[in-house]
Amino acid sequence: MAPAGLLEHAVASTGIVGSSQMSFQGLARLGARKHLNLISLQKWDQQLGGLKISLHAAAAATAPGRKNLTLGALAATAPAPELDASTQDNLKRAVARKAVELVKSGMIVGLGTGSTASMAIEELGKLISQNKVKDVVGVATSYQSRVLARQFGVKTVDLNDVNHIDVAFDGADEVDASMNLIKGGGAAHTMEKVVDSIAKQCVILIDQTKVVPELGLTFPVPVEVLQFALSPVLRALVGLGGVPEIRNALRKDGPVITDLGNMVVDVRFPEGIKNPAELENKINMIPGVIENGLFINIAHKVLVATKDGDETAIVELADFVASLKSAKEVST
Ligand SMILES: O=C[C@H](O)[C@H](O)[C@H](O)COP(=O)(O)O
Repeated sequence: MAPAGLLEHAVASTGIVGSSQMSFQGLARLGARKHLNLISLQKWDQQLGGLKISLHAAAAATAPGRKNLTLGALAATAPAPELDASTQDNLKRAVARKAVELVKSGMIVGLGTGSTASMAIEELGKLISQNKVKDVVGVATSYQSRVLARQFGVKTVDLNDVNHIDVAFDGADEVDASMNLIKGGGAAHTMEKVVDSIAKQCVILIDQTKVVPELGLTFPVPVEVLQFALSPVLRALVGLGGVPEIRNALRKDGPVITDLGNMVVDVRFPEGIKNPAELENKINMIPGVIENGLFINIAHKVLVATKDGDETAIVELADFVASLKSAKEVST
């Protein structure tokens, strides 16, 4: 990645601010140290053929990060759910432990991906090792969940070897009051969507920070894209009002390549997503898109781990939303 000073110099010297359109490279320069985080910019710009993205979109892409916006959005209905990392981990553990109580002997279990789903896999492994449930098999949604399943003693089978899934446990990045989700923070949303959507019961496990009044105000929609089709897909996503960013790896130079061998584009919708079902379909209609992270009408149950003072509780989403509304009414 170019050193910070060089990037700042590049932005200043291009005089790009004030023009109504800029190249993808210009956009990347502007946002590189903030949220766009595009590495190997010159390489991408060559490959993408100077994709044009509006300055409005660039400004939106550099909007404040998840935490502030989430808190800001939730403030309309509820007190701010500030949680430190260890509290959040405790909540994830608590909801994972509660969720696996739904597993009965003989069940086929969908194993989601991410930090919360990982805890559910571990808790399921404990139930199996304690003989509390027998003949349970898992269907993994990623390398991560398959490896964890092996580590914690949960036997896995291939999705094509089973004709149903009894219950799937998965995390989410954002959840609205109608149980619509944004997933894919770990780039596993394609396999997750297949598994979650066929589960007789898809149970989403979250802590209270994931509940939002409207999807997309803070978290981008992850889109898995065929490498071959990257440039036209990016243009089409801009056409849908999105601000796309190719996801880069953290401890590898270059882009994230999914378990299925594709790239991931995170698409911000700075005004939020008013009609998630329509957007999910529109994105998936773009040739070259494999799948996107909007999960609409897939979750059957959302369990929310909450913290109030020293009290931890696991509640269903509807009850959590109702408690937010009544807290708001009391405070006004
Ligand atoms: O691709 C990853 C998944 O969709 C995750 O389930 C999602 O990002 C939530 O992850 P976490 O439980 O780590 O917040």
